[in-house]
Amino acid sequence: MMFWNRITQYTPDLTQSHVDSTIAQAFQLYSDVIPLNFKQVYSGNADIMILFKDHGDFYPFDGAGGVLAHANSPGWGQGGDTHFDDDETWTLSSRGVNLLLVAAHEFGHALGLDHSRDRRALMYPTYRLSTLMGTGCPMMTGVGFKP
Ligand SMILES: N[C@](CS(=O)(=O)c1ccc(Oc2ccccc2)cc1)(C(=O)NO)C(F)(F)F
Ligand SMILES: [Zn+2]
Repeated sequence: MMFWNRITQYTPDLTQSHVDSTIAQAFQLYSDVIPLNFKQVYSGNADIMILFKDHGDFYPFDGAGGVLAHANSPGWGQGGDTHFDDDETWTLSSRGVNLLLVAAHEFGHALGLDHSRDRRALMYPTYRLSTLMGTGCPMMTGVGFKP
């Protein structure tokens, strides 16, 4: 099954190429384990519309810190749409807020996953860098980096 995604607004914190590749990597975590494929499109509508914004619409963002991102559950229209709070400093490292980690979490919601109570889980509702280290979170094993 194919899901189309489109990034309509980028963050100034990273190059668009880095955002595109990180978003693709986050989707790959799911396509590696479930029979779904994800393809980025650059115009028109898509199943999962992605953007960075510094204010909310369905749920307002709150400045740096606090809420980092949110995503709609699957469904028609705005279903699956994912927003990242651009008041955060988005990075590919352990500084600021790691985009791969948060994107992987949000796409879990976009695909229908709820939060987990397991602190090691990608779907735990609190940002934890240790998840990126792959310690205890099988889904991130091999993806994370060692400081
Ligand atoms: N906005 C959230 C909390 S949040 O601080 O924005 C957030 C926290 C953690 C997130 O991903 C993540 C989870 C585990 C480890 C590292 C990163 C994503 C978003 C959230 O879980 N959004 O998906 C909530 F819980 F709905 F308030
Ligand atoms: Zn969440």
